[in-house]
Amino acid sequence: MTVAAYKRIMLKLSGEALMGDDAYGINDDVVSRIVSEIGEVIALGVQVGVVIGGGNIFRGMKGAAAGMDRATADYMGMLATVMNAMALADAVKRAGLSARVQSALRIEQVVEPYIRGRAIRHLEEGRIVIFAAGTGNPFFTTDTAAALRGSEMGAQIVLKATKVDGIYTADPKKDPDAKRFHRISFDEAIGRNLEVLDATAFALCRDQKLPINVFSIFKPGALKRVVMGEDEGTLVHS
Ligand SMILES: Nc1ncnc2c1ncn2[C@@H]1O[C@H](COP(=O)(O)OP(=O)(O)OP(=O)(O)O)[C@@H](O)[C@H]1O
Ligand SMILES: O=c1ccn([C@@H]2O[C@H](COP(=O)(O)O)[C@@H](O)[C@H]2O)c(=O)[nH]1
Repeated sequence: MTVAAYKRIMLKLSGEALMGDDAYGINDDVVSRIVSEIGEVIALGVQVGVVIGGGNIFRGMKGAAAGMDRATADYMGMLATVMNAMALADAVKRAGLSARVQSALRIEQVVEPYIRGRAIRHLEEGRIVIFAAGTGNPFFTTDTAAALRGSEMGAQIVLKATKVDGIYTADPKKDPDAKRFHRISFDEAIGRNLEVLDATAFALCRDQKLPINVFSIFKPGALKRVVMGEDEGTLVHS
């Protein structure tokens, strides 16, 4: 029997990656593929929480740079993540799996509010819990929401599925000579000011001794390999 390395994971999905090759929004093929990969780890008996980003629709920093009030722009960013969460939950249900969306902002006609005990119960029942609206607070990101919900849910690892295949010495999109780490400590990642995750998320995971694995959302099978404890992406450890 195949045994996963983790019983409960918190998966952070890049919002921007949901666009695929489109200029904006959510690409159905990309979402379906991600859902089928999540289905493979659910089939291993792994409990899966998901925090989804909003970069494919709106980012607060971008709104602020264009002159908007930063907090207002951040609330818009959080609402963008609710739309992504709903699209993902819909795709999960179409694939015959079970999902619940819980939002950190109250929007009860649309999705459940975030209630920790209820979220844990959903996970125990084998439902995928999709945590929407980030932390519910402006000036944060969905990376920090993944660290926070991962800690609250008692997840054994935070998995960041993103546009690059790991953590590099510098942003590989800007520096072709950047080298990928197989493993890196929290202290080194924070000390080097690596921008692949925000510093708040790194610090919270370090304090909670919650490891992080960063891997490519575009690489088929990568999620399962990480869940099986295989060498994939970059592991951030205490
Ligand atoms: N040292 C680094 N190693 C790897 N990636 C880096 C590094 N520094 C910056 N990056 C950039 O960080 C990006 C991932 O973080 P980003 O916040 O942009 O995306 P995300 O959190 O996956 O998506 P979203 O915010 O849309 O949910 C990568 O695409 C990469 O270009
Ligand atoms: O806790 C949070 C999480 C997110 N935001 C805002 O949402 C957007 C989209 O999230 P990404 O992590 O960038 O994908 C983000 O830019 C913030 O504006 C937030 O305010 N609080």
